[in-house]
Amino acid sequence: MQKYLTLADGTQWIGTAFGDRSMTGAGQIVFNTGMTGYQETVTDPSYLNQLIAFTYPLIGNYGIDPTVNQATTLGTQAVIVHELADFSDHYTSRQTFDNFLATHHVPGIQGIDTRELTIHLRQTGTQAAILSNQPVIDFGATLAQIPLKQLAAQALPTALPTTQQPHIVIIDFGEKAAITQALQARGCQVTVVPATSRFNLIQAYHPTGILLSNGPGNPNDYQAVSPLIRQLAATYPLAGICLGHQLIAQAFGATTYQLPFGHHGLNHPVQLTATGQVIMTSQNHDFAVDPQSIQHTPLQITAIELNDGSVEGLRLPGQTVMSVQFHPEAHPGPAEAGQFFDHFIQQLNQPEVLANA
Ligand SMILES: NC(=O)CC[C@H](N)C(=O)O
Repeated sequence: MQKYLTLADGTQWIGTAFGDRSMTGAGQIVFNTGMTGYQETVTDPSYLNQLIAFTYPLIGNYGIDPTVNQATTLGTQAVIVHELADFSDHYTSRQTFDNFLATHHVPGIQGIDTRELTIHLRQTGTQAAILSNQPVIDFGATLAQIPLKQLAAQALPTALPTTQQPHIVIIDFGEKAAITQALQARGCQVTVVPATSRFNLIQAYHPTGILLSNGPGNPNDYQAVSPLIRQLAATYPLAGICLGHQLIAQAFGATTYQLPFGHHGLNHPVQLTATGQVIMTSQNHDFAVDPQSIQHTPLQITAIELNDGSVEGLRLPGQTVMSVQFHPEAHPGPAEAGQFFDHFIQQLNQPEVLANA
């Protein structure tokens, strides 16, 4: 069955359907350069309403391991690959990628030169796209007909912490499971609360620290949460990852902008300004904090992306407020940026470090 990928600029690619063959998808098209990790990528809630094109030419070859999903529902609109592996082979695999996408009602297209598509997106910039079963005649009208997805609503947790471990409350804007797991692996108890939670509710969980999660969309759409973030920062050690980082920046007066094309990959070099150390990071974002705007805030830059010089980390001197644009939880990608969690947890336990920060 043929499938049609049409971009807002009128270019069209034709390929073969996989995943949910009858479904259509529409939204912003992004390219992901990861050579592995397709399962973590398509289950990452930050890809809500985006079409993901993988530049790595063979996708699906090690199947689906149910333990590595980053969320239980898939927000991605469509998956675009060059070649879908005909069979998958790995001892942890329980399902093919094709079948997994069909189960979650996500359409796919294969047989696309995704490297040519990526060069095109790099030259023309980020834009909307449609994956359809028929050629698109009227782009705007077809786009309007394809429904947007929503993240599954999170139930409020009822249990309170029962141990002496540090207790981190994660404010959930579309959290990846790997963030909870990274904190638990470092001896923390974790409670995840919806992003709509009020300060009093968060306080009732007696947090040792707060983490603002990753999440989809434009950070400007979340400005209503800025007062809560300032209140949290004044009361608790506060960390932010990706969208959480952008929201901390906004809460303290900085602004964000849309990148010409996003950072979606596993080998983005980032330099930490304090030590000069360069780490390889997993990234998934289309927006970034404007460095000029930071000059007029109390924030300091702690990390820089070495490919394009964009801001990758912030801190608030004198307080434990720290954030990163990249993904220290990895999944997918290299784990060396996990030192961000170590640093945050260390600061929870050493308030005297704070006084000198
Ligand atoms: N992974 C994320 O949290 C992404 C943040 C934001 N949606 C962006 O695209 O920049």
